[in-house]
Order: sequence, then structure tokens, then C-alpha cells
Amino acid sequence: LESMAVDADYDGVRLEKEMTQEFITDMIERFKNGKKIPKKYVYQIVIAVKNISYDEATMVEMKIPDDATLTVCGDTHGQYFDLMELFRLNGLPTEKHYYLFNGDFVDRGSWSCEIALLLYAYKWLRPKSFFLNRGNHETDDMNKVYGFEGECKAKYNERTFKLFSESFSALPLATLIGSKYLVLHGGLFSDDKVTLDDIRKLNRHTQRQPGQSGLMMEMLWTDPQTEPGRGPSKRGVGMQFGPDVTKRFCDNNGLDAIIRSHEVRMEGYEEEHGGKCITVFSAPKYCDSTENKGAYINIGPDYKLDFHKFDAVPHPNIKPMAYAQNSLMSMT
Ligand SMILES: O=C(O)c1nn[nH]c1-c1ccccc1
Ligand SMILES: [Mn+2]
Ligand SMILES: [Mn+2]
Ligand SMILES: [Mn+2]
Repeated sequence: LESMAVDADYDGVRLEKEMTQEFITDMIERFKNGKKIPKKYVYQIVIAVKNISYDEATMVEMKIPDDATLTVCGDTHGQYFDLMELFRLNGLPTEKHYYLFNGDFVDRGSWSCEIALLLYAYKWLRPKSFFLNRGNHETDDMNKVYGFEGECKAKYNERTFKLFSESFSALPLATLIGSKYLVLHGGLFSDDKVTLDDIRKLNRHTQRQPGQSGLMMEMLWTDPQTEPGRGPSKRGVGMQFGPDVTKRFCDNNGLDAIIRSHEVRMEGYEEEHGGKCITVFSAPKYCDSTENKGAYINIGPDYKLDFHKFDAVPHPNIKPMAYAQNSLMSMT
């Protein structure tokens, strides 16, 4: 990598051995103007975050310092210009303004590389105040069909996608906030006996893709339902869990609530299961079609949940899934 040359026509900020705020500020503007960064830098950023993430716990545990705020964001799905709007309204990540992105950064929207590289650059710059959970779209099967693999190949190359794929497998699966809120992309389990310790002990490195069963699959795929008990998934993968399941899990594990994403909500967020299951979704006007708002949650040292909604903003005329490979071809 060291011997790789930076593209001669690159006119942006140089990246040396460590990430800098100056590089990020410049990269944000380049991406807004439809520009790219050198492949050498893409490899450096993705490898750095793969290594950082690999060493994190499967369930990251963090507290909110007295002088800090944490913002929890849900699915962004490649909607870069809407993420810029979120940062405009709520502030960019800083040493004291922590962010947690709860999976599904990529696929669907056609600026998935830009979002993934920006979130990764912040993770590299401030690994203790910027957090990433894996979503079901940080997986090979989904990236092949829903656009990220095609976008990586179109904008960069195959090696870029392979490196992202390896980094996705390294991502934590959940983040515990102040022992009160468990944040994970999908939801709860087919087994009432699952505890936080089971999640802590889960070795995510032995299984790179979630598969069709098990704790990892359920954390990335399940959905809440209004009916008590458990029911079949509408997605064909995982299952659905009712308010009693959520209550038992929270009571057994000393939690106030779970915070999850994975589903569109018309107001961007929704408090379900008597407030013990919260959905937050941060891709407004999803796929340029659903009339939903986006939302994010600000949490201060008092651990109160402060919900904020936001609207989609105009973006360059590139449709969702613009780089998706012909899905029939990818069936081969
Ligand atoms: O692409 C999405 O909307 C999505 N976000 N999380 N899961 C999905 C999904 C899963 C299976 C099939 C289609 C979409
Ligand atoms: Mn999603
Ligand atoms: Mn999802
Ligand atoms: Mn507020």
C-alpha cells in the first residue's frame, strides 16, 4: 500500500499515516461535488476501520460523559445528501458530540461509497466517540443485489468491495448505552433466555455472513410486531417479536429499552411496545419514493431520549440503485 501512487490528478488534502479532521472536511466537500478520493486512500481507510472494529467487542459498551451528547442514527442507505442535512441540523461529529450509526449505511441509495467512507473516516479519527453497528445490508448477499457491490466496482474497483466486505464482517453487532439502552439493527430473539452476556460472548469472527439462523442473523434481521408472542417474518428471514418478548428481555437484562432500525417509519421514528422498543430510521423520502421523514435521537448525560425529525433534501439526479448489477446476472 505504501508503494502505491496517489492519482496524479488528485487535488485534495493528502492522507498520511493517520486520519485528520482536515482530510475529512475536504473529503465531505469533494463528495458533495461528485468527486472521489484516490484508491490508495480508500484502502487505507477501510483497512484501518476493519482493524479497529475487529478488536471491538461484539457488544460495545459506552457511557455518555457529563460534557458530551450521543446521537443515534438509523439506516442511511446511501442517501449522502440527506446525511449532510442531518449533520447541518444536528452538528458534525466532534470529540464531545458522539455518533452511533445503527447499520444499513449502504445499498439502495447511490452514494453508498461516500457514506461508508465518511463514517469510516470518522471512526478512524475518533474510535472512542464514533460507533458503528452492523446492519443486514452490511453483508455480501444484500450488497450484490441492492447496489453497493456494483457501486464500489463502478466508482473504484473490485478490491474496494472485497475490503469493505471484510470490514463489514468485523463490525460490532450491538452497542450498550449506559447499561440502559441496547442498540442493534434488527431486534430480539426466538429464545427468551438470550442475555447481554450471550451477545458479549458471541464470536462474530467465526461467521462472516449472518446466514439463515442464529443470534447474529436475528440481531440483524428481526422486526417488532404488535401482537404478543412471536410470529413469522414478513421478510422470509428471521422472525417477529411482540411487546411481551421485549418486556421480558428488558427486565431480564436491566434495560430501559432497545433501540433498533431496519424499518421505515413515516415520522422517522416510533416508540413501540410501551416505549421499550424504539425504531429510528434516518433515510427520509426513502428510495426517493416513500413520503417518510428521517429521524435521529439525541441522548445527553441524563440518558433522556430527545427525538428529532428531518426532511429529505434535493440531490443530484442519480436514481436509487443506479449501480446495481443486473440482479438476474448476479443469480448466476
Ligand atoms: O433494503 C431495505 O429496505 C432493507 N433494509 N433492511 N432490510 C431491507 C431489505 C431486506 C430484504 C429485502 C429487501 C429489503
Ligand atoms: Mn434498511
Ligand atoms: Mn435492515
Ligand atoms: Mn430536542
